[in-house]
Amino acid sequence: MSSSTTLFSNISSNSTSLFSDKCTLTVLTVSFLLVLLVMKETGVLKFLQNSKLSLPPGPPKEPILGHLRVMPSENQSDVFHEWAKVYGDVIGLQFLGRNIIVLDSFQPAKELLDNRGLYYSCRPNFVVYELMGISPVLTFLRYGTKEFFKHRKIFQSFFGKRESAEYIPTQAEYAKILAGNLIRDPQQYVWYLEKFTTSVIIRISSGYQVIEDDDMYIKIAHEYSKKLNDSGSPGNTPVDYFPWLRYLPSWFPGTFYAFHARSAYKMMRQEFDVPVEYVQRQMANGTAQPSFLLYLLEGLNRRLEDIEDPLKKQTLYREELLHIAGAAGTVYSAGGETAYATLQTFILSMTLYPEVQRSAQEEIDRVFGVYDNGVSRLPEIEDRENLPFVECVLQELFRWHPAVPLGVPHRSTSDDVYNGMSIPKGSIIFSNIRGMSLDERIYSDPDSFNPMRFMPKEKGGKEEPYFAARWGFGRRICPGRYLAETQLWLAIATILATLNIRKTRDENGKEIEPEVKFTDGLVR
Ligand code: HEM
Repeated sequence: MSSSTTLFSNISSNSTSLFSDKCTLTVLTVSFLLVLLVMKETGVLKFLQNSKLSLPPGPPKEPILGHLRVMPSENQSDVFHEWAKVYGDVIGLQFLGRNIIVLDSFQPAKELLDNRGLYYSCRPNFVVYELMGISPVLTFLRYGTKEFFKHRKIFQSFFGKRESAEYIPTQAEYAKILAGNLIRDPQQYVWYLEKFTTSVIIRISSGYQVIEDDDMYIKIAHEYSKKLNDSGSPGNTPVDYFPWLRYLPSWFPGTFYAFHARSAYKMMRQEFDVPVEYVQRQMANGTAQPSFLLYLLEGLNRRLEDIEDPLKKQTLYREELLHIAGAAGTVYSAGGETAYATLQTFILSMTLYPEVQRSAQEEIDRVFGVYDNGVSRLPEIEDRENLPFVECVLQELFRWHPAVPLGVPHRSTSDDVYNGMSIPKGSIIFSNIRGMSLDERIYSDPDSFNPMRFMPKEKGGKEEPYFAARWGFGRRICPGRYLAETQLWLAIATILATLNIRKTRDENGKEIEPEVKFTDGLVR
């Protein structure tokens, strides 16, 4: 009896202690999980995890100033690429209290900006551009705002793949005019390339037809891009970092770009407002041609018809007109400059690589016969797939010297960890598109212009992949890419079919070697 009692009491006391231990454990586990959950929700957990991790490696920095004094003031994309060879393809820089992450190869850029796009799609402050009157434009709008989604939707519904195909006849018409101008006056080729790209984009966006060489819209577009190129590294000037600098007098250090921006304001606004006024006049006369602006202004008129209150009507009109002007201005500034830069690169590549030009022309001649021999016609967009080498020339243009070498900077909106490296919330992310184009793990001899690299092996090529970074990344990928590709293809196919591009000669008939030099700025 006693032994059984003892046994029972032992069992009972064991089970009680076991039960209470289990209970304590459960309470502890639940509390721990709750604390973790609260820490996760409030971001404390990520902060603690990240604070143990270090930022991506980068060049040595100084106390307080960080990397300020080593930041390159020119050729940033090339300097970053050289650094990547030493520190790896994710580089961390710090200055003026900011973290800057440079992504120098495709894989991390795709992982962060595309796969984790929810947290990497914002933009830094572009205070200088705002002071210049460049607002509201999709390129610089913050991700997640009502305005962002509104502008992005407008672009996607007007410049999607199917919609862009509708502009092909206009692009083809202007490509022929371009070839004619180049044949007539080859010395002025830079001017005619600019005229071509501006004419196409202004026609699509406002229905306006550029005819004369001294056209007002071309002058506006030209001045606009000049002022933009002189306005410092995008989102990266002291005024962008410390917006209060804009209120200080111009002699105060760091205020230079605020002063520059204010003095450019009136001129810059013309790029946005003049085409809107033109289309409004045409609408009033009943002569407006189909265009991006007509589509937006008609949509606004329909919305206004439903509003009775004159004050509400007036407010909506003012607000929406600003957005319409901003969206149309984005089309000229984002679409004209980039295509113009790419075509200049095309001319340069053809002078430096005459054998590439010959191969492309032989392909065209094989398909169409020799132009001007009565047996030929000019290439049309339907011929694109029958001209694989011309296609490779276009794709190599996107890779060899990308028009937007550092992309448009993104900004992260959450603390993150990538490959054991901390990427703090608020980091400015540069996708070094130029650096990616030089990746020797993907492209053999990347400095040389070699369209054959993309051709199939059985045709003597290397089957290297097309340059995937050319349009940027994720939720900010270029919405004008379909429009741009057809325009550029038509221009280069028409030029190759009708002209021979070669180096100019000096008075002794000796070829002058062109200088390979690109401008700095958002677009080179
Ligand atoms: C050769 C021609 C072009 C090139 C190389 C190019 C390249 C790019 C690149 C690299 C970006 C940055 C994407 C990112 O942030 O990751 C971009 C953005 C953009 N592009 Fe293009 N682009 C071209 C033509 C065009 C055209 C024709 C249009 C307009 C019709 C256009 C409109 C835009 C806009 C609005 C953005 C900003 C998108 C956003 O922030 O959400 N682009 N482009």
